[in-house]
Amino acid sequence: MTDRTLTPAPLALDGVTIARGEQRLVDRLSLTVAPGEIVTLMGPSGCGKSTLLAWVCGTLAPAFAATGRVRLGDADLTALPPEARHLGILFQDDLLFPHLSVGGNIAFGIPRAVRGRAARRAIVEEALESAGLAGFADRDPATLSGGQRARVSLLRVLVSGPRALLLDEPFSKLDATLKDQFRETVFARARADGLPTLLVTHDPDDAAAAGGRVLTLWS
Ligand SMILES: Nc1ncnc2c1ncn2[C@@H]1O[C@H](COP(=O)(O)OP(=O)(O)OP(=O)(O)O)[C@@H](O)[C@H]1O
Repeated sequence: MTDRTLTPAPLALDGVTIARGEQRLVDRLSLTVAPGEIVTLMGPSGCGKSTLLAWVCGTLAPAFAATGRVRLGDADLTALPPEARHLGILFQDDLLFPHLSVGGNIAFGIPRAVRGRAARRAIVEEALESAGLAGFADRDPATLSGGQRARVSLLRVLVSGPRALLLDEPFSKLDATLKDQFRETVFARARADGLPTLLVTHDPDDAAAAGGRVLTLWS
């Protein structure tokens, strides 16, 4: 699913400052996340964690001003529109489209360059199989459990061929068992595919499971 012809590359933030008026939410942050590394971002509510991820994605709200650069390997993403950055993003809510089938939701993530119904269908089937959801393509997402919905949202991201993952509390609404399973699934994919990953969370268990560096932002 992730394009294995591309060499995994580090995600580098370089001298990032994000301000809203006089208030600096992020002040000259530099950080390099290696391929397959999961760096956890923590800090009190409102300190700017989601805002930092939005800046990395290229979706920072106009209320903010930002300086600094973001790079993936040799590629400077800073001036690119969000869709040209090839970043995979998961949020607290799974955000599945209710009017599309499970397969339709996953196919939505497949790049337009992949042509033909059969080719797109094969990618969807392979993705579903890899996540223990074989045979789910024609299901209505409303009929899925929370854990199944979470996996479908992950698959939609993975079929897009992301070069890095940005995770904004994607585990926080799942109950304990599902949370452990889904977290392991996401982390295993990040490591196996060599995706540099930034995880925003309030849960120290997430940070422990990520097992890497923890960066704390203060308000
Ligand atoms: N679109 C926006 N326009 C103006 N201000 C915003 C916008 N989005 C967020 N903010 C403000 O920016 C600050 C940082 O918000 P952000 O959501 O990044 O915090 P956070 O650390 O992710 O918080 P939480 O842990 O509660 O999700 C907050 O004061 C918030 O109210």
